[in-house]
Amino acid sequence: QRAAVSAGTKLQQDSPASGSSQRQKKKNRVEGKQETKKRRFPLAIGRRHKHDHDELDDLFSSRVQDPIWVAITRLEVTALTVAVLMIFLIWHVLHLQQKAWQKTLPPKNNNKAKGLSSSSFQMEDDDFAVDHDGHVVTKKGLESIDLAFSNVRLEMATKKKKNTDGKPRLLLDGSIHGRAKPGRMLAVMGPSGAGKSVFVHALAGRLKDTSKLSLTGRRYINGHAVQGDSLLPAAFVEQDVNFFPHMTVRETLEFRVSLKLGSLISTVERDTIVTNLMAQLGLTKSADTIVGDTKVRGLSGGERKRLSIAVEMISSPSLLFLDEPTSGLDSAAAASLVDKLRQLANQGKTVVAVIHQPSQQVFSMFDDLLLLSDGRQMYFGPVADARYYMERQGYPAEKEVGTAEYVLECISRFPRLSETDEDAQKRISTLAESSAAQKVDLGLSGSASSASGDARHFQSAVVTRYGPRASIFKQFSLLMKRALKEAFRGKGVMILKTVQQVTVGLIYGGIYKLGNNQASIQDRYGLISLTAIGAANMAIAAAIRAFPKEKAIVANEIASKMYRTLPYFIGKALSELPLVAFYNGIMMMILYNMTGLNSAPGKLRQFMSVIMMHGLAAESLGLAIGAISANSDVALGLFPAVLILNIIFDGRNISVENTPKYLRWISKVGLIRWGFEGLSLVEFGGLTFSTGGPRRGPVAKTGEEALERMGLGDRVLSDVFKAQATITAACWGLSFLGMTLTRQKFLVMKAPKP
Ligand SMILES: Nc1ncnc2c1ncn2[C@@H]1O[C@H](COP(=O)(O)OP(=O)(O)OP(=O)(O)O)[C@@H](O)[C@H]1O
Repeated sequence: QRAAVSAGTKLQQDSPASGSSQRQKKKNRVEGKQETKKRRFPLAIGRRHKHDHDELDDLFSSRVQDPIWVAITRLEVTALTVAVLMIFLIWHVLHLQQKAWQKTLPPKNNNKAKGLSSSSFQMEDDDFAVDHDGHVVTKKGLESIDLAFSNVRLEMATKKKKNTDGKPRLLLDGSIHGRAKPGRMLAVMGPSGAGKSVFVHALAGRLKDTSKLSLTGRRYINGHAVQGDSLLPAAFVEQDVNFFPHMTVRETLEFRVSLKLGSLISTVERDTIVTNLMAQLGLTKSADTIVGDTKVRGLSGGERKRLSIAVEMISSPSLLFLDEPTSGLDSAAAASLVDKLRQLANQGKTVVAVIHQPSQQVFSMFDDLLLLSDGRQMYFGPVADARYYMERQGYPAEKEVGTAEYVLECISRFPRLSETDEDAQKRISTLAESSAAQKVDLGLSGSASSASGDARHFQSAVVTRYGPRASIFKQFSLLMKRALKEAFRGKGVMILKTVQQVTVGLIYGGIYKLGNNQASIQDRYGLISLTAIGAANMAIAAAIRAFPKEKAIVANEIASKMYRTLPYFIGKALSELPLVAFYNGIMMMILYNMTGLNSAPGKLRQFMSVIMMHGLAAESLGLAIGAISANSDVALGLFPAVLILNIIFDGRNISVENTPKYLRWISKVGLIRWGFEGLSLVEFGGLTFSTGGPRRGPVAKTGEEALERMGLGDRVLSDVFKAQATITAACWGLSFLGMTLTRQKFLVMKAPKP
C-alpha cells in the first residue's frame, strides 16, 4: 500500500499538466487509476496497451526496493490463499469421511482395552481380541473355520463364431465338492489350465466380477450355508503379490497393522504384533531389508511370499487361501514355506492352497487333496488315500514314481504310455464320474439346507464388515508417509530424473543464446515452447509409467478394506509436490542462467512458479490417465494421443479460428498451451528489442508487441495460474473418480438352480 501511495503521488507530481485544465486533470486521474491498478495487479504485465515500458521498469524497481512489497507480492498472496483454501477443503472432506467412517464402527462400549501394559495386554472388541502374546484373534465362534463346498460351477459366455457354437464354456463343471477342515491343509492340484486358480478364487469369493462369468454353488461354514455375500472371512494370498518396493519388511507390516487395527492398539502393541508375525514367518533376519521388485533388489522370492502371508495373518484369520505359494521357489524354499503353513495349520487354522508340481516332501505335508482336470473333479480325499484310489480306478503306476507325480499323470489329458487320445479322454471322463459319485461328509448341521439366518452370523464376525480400523486422518497420515518414503527412497529414479533434467537444460543452454535483436523473438518462442513440451512430456510419462503398478497394489489394499480411496488419493497427490517442484526448478535454473532469459527483478520467481505449476498439472494429467486406464499398457497407449493433442493445441500450431468448433475446448484444457503462454508472458514482459537482425514479420520493439503478435496481448499471468490450477484440480478429480469406478468387484456365488 505504501508503494502504491508513493508511486501515485510521484505520477501526479511528474505530470506536466498537473493542475492546469480540468480535462487534463481528468486524464491524469484516469492514468493514476490505471497505474494504481497496475500496482495492484502487477501480474497483468501482458497488457501492453495499459502502460508503457519505462514506467513499468520504474515501478518494478521502486517495488523491489520496498521490503514489504518484496515480502508480500500478489503471487505469494495468491499461492498462500490457494494453499490455505486447499488445506481447508482437504480437512473438511476428510472430516466428512471421518464422520461416515465412525458410523460404520461397532458400538463403543464393546471397544475397550483391558489391563494394558507393554508386555502383556488384552483388548476386546466385537470381532477382535488381542491375546497375551500379541496375536490378534477373531471372536464370535470363528476361531476355527470348517469350510465345505458343493456344486461349484463357473460358466463363461462366448460369442457365436464360425468355429464355436456360442454355448457357454464351462470353466468349473458343477461337480466339485469337498471340505477344508481346521488344523488341516488342503492341496488343490491339477494340470495347467485345469481351473485350480479360478476354483480357489471362486471359493473364497475373490473372483473378479465380469459380465461374461456366472458362478453358482454352495458354501458352508461350520455347517451353516453361506448365502449372498461373496467374500468369506478369510485371508487370500495371491500368486503375485506386489508391495511398495522401497519399504522394509518391518515398515510394510507396521503400516498394515496400523491400518487394520487402528485405534484398537497402541504403538507398543503394534510392535509386538509385528515382531511376532516376523518370527512366525521367519522374517526376523530380513526385518530391515527393503521388499524390492523386479527392478529394485530386495527380499528373495521365498521371503516375499512369506511376507505376503504375514500381511494376511495380521487380523489372524482362521481360514487361509493361497494361490500357488510355492511357484518360482526352489525345492528347499518351497518346503520351508509349506512348513510355515503347516505350523499355522497346527495352530488350528484351515489352509487351502493351489500347488503346482510339488516335490514329494512338500506334497506329503498336506492332509487333503482335491484334484481337478479340465474344470472337473478327479478326486477329493486324504492325501494318503490318493494313490490307492487311482490304482483302484484301474490306472496303476507304470513306473516307480512319487504319489504327487503319479496322481498328476493319472489326471493328465495327455495320453499315458500305450494310450491313444481317445483312451486319455475316456480316462478323464471315468475319473470325473467316479469322483462326482464320491460321498463326502460336508459336516452339515440340521439348519444347513435352509436359507440360514446364521449366515449373517459369520459375515458379521470379519474384518470386512467394518472396514479400516484406523481413522480417516490416521489413514491419510500413514498413506502420505508411505508415499513420501516411496518417492524419496527411489534414489535410482531420482538420480536419473535429475540427470535427465540437467542434460536437457545443458543442451538448451548450449544452443540458445538469446540476444535482443529481432531474430531473438523467434528463438525465445522456440525455447519456451520446447521447455513447456519437454516438462509436460517428462511429468506425464513418469506418472503413467509408475502409477498403474501402484494402482494395482492400492486396488488390492482398498479391496481388503484397509483404507479408503480418498485419503490415499490426497496423500498421493500431495506427496508428488516436492519432487515436481525440485525437477522443474533445476531445469528452469539452468535455462535462466545459461540462455539469457529475462532477468529483470522478480522474473526468476515468476518463471519458477509457472514451470512448477506446469509440472504439477502435467503430473496430475499422468495420474488421471493412469487412474482411468485398466493397466499400464492402456495408459501408455493413450499417452501419445494425449501429448500430440496438447502439442497441436499449444497456441502456436493451429489458430483458434481454423480449429473445428467442436475441438476448441481442447485448447482451453491443453496444459502445454498454458505453460507456453505463462512462460512467454514472464519472458517478454518488459523486454525491448533492437530493430536490427534478421526477422520474420513486422518489427516488434517491445516484448508487449511480440506478445501481441502471438495473440497474447490481453493475456495476464493470473489467467495462466487459474487455468493450471483448474487443470490440476480437474485431473485430480478425474483420477479419484477413475480409481473409485475401477474398484474391484467380486462375483457372488449364487445358489444352483434346483
Ligand atoms: N477371468 C476369466 N475369464 C475367462 N476365463 C478365465 C478367467 N480366468 C481363467 N480363465 C480360464 O479358465 C481356465 C482355468 O484357468 P486357471 O487359471 O484356473 O488354471 P490353473 O489350473 O490355475 O492353471 P495354471 O496352473 O496354469 O495356473 C483357463 O482356460 C483360463 O483361460
